[in-house]
Amino acid sequence: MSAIEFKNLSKNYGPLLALNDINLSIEEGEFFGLLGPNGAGKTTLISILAGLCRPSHGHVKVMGHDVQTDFRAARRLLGIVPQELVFDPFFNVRETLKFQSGYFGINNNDAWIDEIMHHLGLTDKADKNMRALSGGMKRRVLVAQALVHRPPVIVLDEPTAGVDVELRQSLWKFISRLNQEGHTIVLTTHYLEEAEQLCNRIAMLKKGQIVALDSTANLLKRVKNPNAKDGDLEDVFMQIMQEESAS
Ligand SMILES: Nc1ncnc2c1ncn2[C@@H]1O[C@H](COP(=O)(O)OP(=O)(O)OP(=O)(O)O)[C@@H](O)[C@H]1O
Repeated sequence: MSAIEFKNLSKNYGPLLALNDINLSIEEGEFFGLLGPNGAGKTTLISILAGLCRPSHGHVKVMGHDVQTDFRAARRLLGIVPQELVFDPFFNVRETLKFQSGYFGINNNDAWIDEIMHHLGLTDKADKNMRALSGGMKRRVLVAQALVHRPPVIVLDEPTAGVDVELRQSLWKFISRLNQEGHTIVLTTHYLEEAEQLCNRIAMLKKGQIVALDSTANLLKRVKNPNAKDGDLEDVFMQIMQEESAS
């Protein structure tokens, strides 16, 4: 069974075709990268996966559960770290995480909440009010929130945008550990060196279509520019995006 399956998925926003017949299966245990320039459709794809936005055509399944017709089961299997920082400013960090656990019907989650906070460097911020946290700290809480119900599939939409080196390193260490333990990870990022290091397979999106889908190792072999550094994903990305513009 695939962890995530997108089948004939399209999304229109009025006349704009933001996703154009996406077919993609992400297998259990993969560390999968979803790359593309601004406006390619990455967030739209994740919003449909999260049940926040309805597809115009097609369907999406999470571990076999349709995100529309079987929403509760699908949502429970997913941990989503959204791009935008949205919080209830009246809760502190621990309360935010307890509240999120309650949303999934989980009580007595303190040991796991403590462990997540420890790995994300949030322990000393546990009693701080959300509105008093810096942007980077808020992003750590977003990651923690996505993990409270121990979802087997974790989707991170640009989790390292605007965060410092220390968090990046601790975040990737923790996420890689979760991947080694069997969690499926899907990552969107504009930091291509992160995708290169972490992802075993990558899809590149442009104008709502998948223009490349391969293992990271195979993608790195595609570089044609003789002046490019050997095996640099940024060069491969630029090359694929230009080929698509030319065609
Ligand atoms: N709610 C909306 N209404 C109308 N158009 C939208 C809406 N959301 C996204 N779009 C458009 O759909 C296209 C895809 O946007 P999306 O946010 O999915 O891209 P993205 O790949 O996530 O981009 P970025 O890297 O900038 O986050 C863009 O042209 C965007 O302007």
